[in-house]
Amino acid sequence: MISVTPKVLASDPKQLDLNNLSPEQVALGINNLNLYYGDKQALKNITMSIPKGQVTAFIGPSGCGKSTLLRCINRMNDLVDTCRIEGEINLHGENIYNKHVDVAALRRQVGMVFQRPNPFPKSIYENVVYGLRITGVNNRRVLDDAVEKSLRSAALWDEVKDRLHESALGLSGGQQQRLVIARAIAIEPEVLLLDEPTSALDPISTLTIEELINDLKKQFTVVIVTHNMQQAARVSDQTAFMYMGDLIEYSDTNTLFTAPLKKKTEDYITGRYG
Ligand SMILES: Nc1ncnc2c1ncn2[C@@H]1O[C@H](COP(=O)(O)OP(=O)(O)OP(=O)(O)O)[C@@H](O)[C@H]1O
Repeated sequence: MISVTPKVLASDPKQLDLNNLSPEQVALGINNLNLYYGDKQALKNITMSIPKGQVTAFIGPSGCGKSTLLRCINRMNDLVDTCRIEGEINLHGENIYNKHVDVAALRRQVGMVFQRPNPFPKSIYENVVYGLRITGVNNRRVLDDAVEKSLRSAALWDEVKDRLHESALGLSGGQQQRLVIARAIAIEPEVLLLDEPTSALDPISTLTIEELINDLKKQFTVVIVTHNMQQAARVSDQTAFMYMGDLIEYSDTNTLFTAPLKKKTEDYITGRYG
């Protein structure tokens, strides 16, 4: 039996009514989303609203569709030839799957961090400014400011400020993951997608990233996929439990872990399967 200690919500103690969010409260509106890899349906009619400035976790057993759903939010699944998507994901009231949407621009608004830290083989500085340089920003002062601001926001500045021009590959795994987060936030996205961001890290680095996630939501909407229920309970404001492509239950994190409505959710959080 897994025991999950729900976190005490760090910043915003008031719980949102996820079924009745006002348009101003919604960062992402997912409507009737179906996704197929060839003949296999991996997401089944997912409808949910993801609130702004909060942390939303996707949990569920392996293969339930958590990463697939996350990757829909910045259209990463476009890269999979066999993938077909129906339904909508609305950002600012516009469906990101509309034909005329500029996917590169979408990915600037919706940044992503993966399971394994993937810094480029460049200096720490150049990693952080990478996204700014490709959008044509070259002013040294602007770049310097962005580096400091992003590294501070990623809780890495104090550790690297004296070696900004050294290779990012010389950093520890936990530092590399914070650097990748700094790189993602340097271009000031609205939404930050984290796909199991601590699964390759040791417990201390994991804790540092979890604390960081709590700070990041002051500036960004954060959506995280995690295998780790304790982590979801610690870092998220609301949690979505998925099972075999279905969204089974979506509610504020304390409720989901202490008083789930659905038997499947209860069985999962009490370790009966997974
Ligand atoms: N590129 C792909 N092509 C075909 N099938 C895929 C692809 N990616 C994922 N799938 C399938 O879609 C389903 C959902 O996978 P997904 O990776 O989203 O699950 P998950 O819940 O994130 O799993 P895990 O926790 O193991 O990462 C699985 O059955 C998986 O095999």
